[in-house]
Formats: sequence, C-alpha cells, structure tokens
Amino acid sequence: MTAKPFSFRLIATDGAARRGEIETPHGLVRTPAFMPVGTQATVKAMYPDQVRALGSDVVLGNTYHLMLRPTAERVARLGGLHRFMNWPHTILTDSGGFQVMSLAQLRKLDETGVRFQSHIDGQKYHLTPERSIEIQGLLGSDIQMQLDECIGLPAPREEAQRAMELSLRWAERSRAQFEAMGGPAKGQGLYGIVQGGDVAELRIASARALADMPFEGYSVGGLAVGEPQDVMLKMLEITTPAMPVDKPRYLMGVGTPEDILESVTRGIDQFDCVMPTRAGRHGLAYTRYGKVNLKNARHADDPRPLDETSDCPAARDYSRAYLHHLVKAGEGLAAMLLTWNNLAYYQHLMQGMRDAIEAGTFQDFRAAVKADWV
Ligand SMILES: CNc1nc2c(CCc3ccc(C(F)(F)F)cc3)c3[nH]c(N)nc(=O)c3cc2[nH]1
Repeated sequence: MTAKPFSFRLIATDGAARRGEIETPHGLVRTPAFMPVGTQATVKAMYPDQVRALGSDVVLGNTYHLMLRPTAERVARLGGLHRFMNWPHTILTDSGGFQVMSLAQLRKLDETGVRFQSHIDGQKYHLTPERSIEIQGLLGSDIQMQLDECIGLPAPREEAQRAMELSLRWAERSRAQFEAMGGPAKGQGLYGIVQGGDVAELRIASARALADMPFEGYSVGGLAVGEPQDVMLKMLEITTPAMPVDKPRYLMGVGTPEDILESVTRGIDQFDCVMPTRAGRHGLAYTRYGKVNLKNARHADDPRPLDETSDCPAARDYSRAYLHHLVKAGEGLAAMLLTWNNLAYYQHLMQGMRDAIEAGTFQDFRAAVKADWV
C-alpha cells in the first residue's frame, strides 16, 4: 500500500517570511520549525514526551553516529528509529558527510564518497550517496538528506565550485537510490542541499540545478561554518529567491535566536542547532531578556526564576541561586532544567513567529523580541 505523499502547504507569507505545514508519514510539521538535535537517538537530558510537550514536531537523528553504533541494521531489526527512541512523530536525518568531515579520523573524500575510520573503534567505512540513503531508509527517516560535501569558509572559489559540483552529482545518485528504495511511495521526503560557499553565482547555479531535480524539499548547506553573520544572511538573500517557492527550505545548523529571526525574515522554514541543548549542559540559559550564564557568581543570591512569565516550570519554579548552585555542584539536574528551559524558549519563539506571520505582524514581532534582549 502506498502512504499519503509527502506534502508542503504554504499557509501565509509576510514579506519573505513564510508560514507553512509539512505532512510526513509521522504527522504534521508546523513551519517555521525548530528541530531539536537528537544525535545518538536522544535529545540529550530530555525525555521524548517533554520534547514533544514543548511543541517540537521533528527531532534530528544522525546517520554518522547511528551507522557506527548501534548500526542501522540493528535499529531496523528493532523496528526502526521511531520505535527505538519512542518518538512517534517526524524524524529528519542528516546524510552523515558533514559529521564524517568534522568527527571521523583519516577521512578521504573522492568521487565515490568518503572513506573514514570510526572515532569510536577505528573501524574502516566507505560512505557513498547510495549507502547514506540506504542507512536513512533502514532508520525509517521521514525527511532524508542527500550526501553532500560541506566546505569551511572562507574558501578559494575553485574549492567552493569543486565541492558544489560534486554535491550536485551526489544529489543525482542520492535521488536515484531514494527512488529505488521506494521512498516517495512511503511518503518520505529527500532534500537536495544547496552548496557554493560564499560565491553568489555558485549558490544560484546550485539552487537552480537542484530545483530541476524532483526533491521534496531543499536545504541550504555550507553555512554556519564559521562565517560572519552578515555573510550568512547575504548568502540567504541570494539563495532563497532561486529556490522553489512551493517546497520547504531547511537552513542546516542554524542557529542562535537572532540568526533564526533573521533567516525566517529571508525565507527559511526549518532550523536545527545544538545551541539550546549544548548551552543547557554548559550552564547557559536562553531567556526573553537574553542569555544568562549561571556559572557566574553574581547569581549566587538571586531568588528570582529565569522568567516568571514563562509557562515552563524550569523557567518559572527555580531560583537563579538554585540553578547556580546546581551548575557549580555539577549536578545532573542543572543540565536537565537548563536544557528544558532553553528548548522551551526556542519553541516559544518559533510559535510566536508562526502566529505573527499568519497575522501579518512579523516585523513588529521581530522588533519586539530584539528590543527585549538587553
Ligand atoms: C552547525 N553548522 C552547520 N551544521 C551543518 C550540517 C549538519 C546539520 C545537522 C544535522 C543533523 C544533526 C544530528 F546530529 F542531529 F543528527 C546535527 C547537525 C550540515 N549537514 C550537511 N549535510 N550539509 C551541510 O552543508 C551542513 C552544514 C552545516 N552547518
């Protein structure tokens, strides 16, 4: 039997900002969407029900980590990633190339794919476009990514062009494998990934070439790799107008609350970032007034919660003094409460943006949020 096809519905626009809805085999994704990172089949320091209760429609899984441990075949034998991590909603997976280049040892990239040794036990692997799609299919991922090559910035133009053109050839091979495995009939989506470094014409060429291929969505890759924010935003101003208007756009690895506000303004629909979860584990809290570093001794006697107006218990029911104590004592509850607070803040921000775009008041919302940041 064939499942309902993957679909994207544009509900409203306000300037270049878009309010939409993606339908996948595991439910609806309200956009603009923030997708918590769940690298090793868990959003660190959070229960799945809590992640859901904050308004998360998607979590991210990682081909690189899961192919090494516990392996895609084992996850498939155990019923797939949704069953394995008890997350019955949408899962998006990355193709693994980005993580190989940033985590693996002895990596060698060529036309066929990337060869590397596991950072866990040194075992050798060869990740090709076909194998990446096979792994994402075994995991049962609802939104899959092509295998691509993401280079750092700044980079020589020739390097950006070489990697962009390789990624286009890998886009074709990823698509062929996705269709051979019956992805479309399962209602799953495969995204092409726009590359091109910080070179405008390469970005446009990449976006146009991918638009000619039948992808269910498109990622903007190759950014949030150390470039200044103005370079990233400039690349969005150039790239999103060259991308299909009726398909979701996912800006990979972004970002801070400000990055997300500015990227929604420039036509992006989906975001992922380790910031809210990683910062939570390092004593950093995101609040409507800006960031609060609870390692700082100035909080030692502060009886106030992080945000008394929040409906998240982590933000409302614990004093900064207590959170400071937990952080200094290295207590596990510190990471749990601050991760909870941070994800609540991010998802509250996303809900505010979705409502504002529907109401046609997005620019006022953006100005009001930024005014609150001290
Ligand atoms: C942080 N900056 C950044 N992250 C980037 C990422 C990773 C996104 C990702 C996806 C899943 C996970 C998971 F751990 F939750 F699974 C973690 C991170 C990219 N990924 C690909 N394929 N191409 C890119 O060009 C690219 C550019 C990226 N800039």
